[in-house]
Amino acid sequence: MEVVIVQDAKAGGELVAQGIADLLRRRPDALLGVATGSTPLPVYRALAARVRAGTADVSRARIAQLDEYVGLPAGHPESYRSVVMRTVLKPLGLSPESFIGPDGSAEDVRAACEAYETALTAAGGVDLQLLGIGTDGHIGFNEPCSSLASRTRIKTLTEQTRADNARFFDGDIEQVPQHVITQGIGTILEARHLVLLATGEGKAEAVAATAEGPVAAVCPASALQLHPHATVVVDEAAASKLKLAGYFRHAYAHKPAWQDL
Ligand SMILES: N[C@@H]1[C@@H](O)[C@H](O)[C@@H](COP(=O)(O)O)O[C@@H]1O
Repeated sequence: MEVVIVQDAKAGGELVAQGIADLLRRRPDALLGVATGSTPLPVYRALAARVRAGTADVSRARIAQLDEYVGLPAGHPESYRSVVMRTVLKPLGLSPESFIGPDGSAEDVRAACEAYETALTAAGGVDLQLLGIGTDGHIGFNEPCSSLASRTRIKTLTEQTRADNARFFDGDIEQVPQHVITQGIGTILEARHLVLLATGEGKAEAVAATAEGPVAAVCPASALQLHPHATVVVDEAAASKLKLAGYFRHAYAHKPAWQDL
């Protein structure tokens, strides 16, 4: 696992956007796995700025969603599908045809999960999966003690996650669905490159457990240690509990020029 410590959220957004732009130069129709939440927004902004400046070409990129609330009516502004349309596809000028995601409004949730696994495989698998992290160490919506081998399935949110996400629902936890569909940890680990972005002091403990703790289902993000190409990009605040911060800085400062993100 490579841990890159950047100054702030904006610098993290620039770094990851550049990594995506470089990937798209090598593979123009790459399947990009995107995450929701506030953390990845600087990435999408920085990538859109590159598109406007003509330094990134996303025209053939394809977008895959990570997770979704169950039971919100189709088109609900806080459904993750709507959020991805609003924050990723629209600013990048991509059409809905370039998008795949689980159907959180399906009557048969189990069938929707299976259909999404099939769609991911049919699309050739995710080339780069961008991840945020929950304060409890969750990735996607894989809450603590999710199986490290799990596939796309329904999960029940912890009260902590519902409280964290209430800000998107008028601050009202009751409006935050109890259930979600999420790519499983086993599904996520199949992406060719994982990039986890974490910013702010509130994530410092989860980041330390992810990078320096044992691989344990109680911290789902620690599963990244099992992946041959995982990059964790953290700002100074999120890095504040890393014991090996000095080594991570040293390694990044001496990173060979030929090595990509
Ligand atoms: N399912 C999403 C995660 O994919 C995201 O990483 C997390 C953190 O969100 P934020 O980046 O807003 O802290 O929120 C939600 O739970």
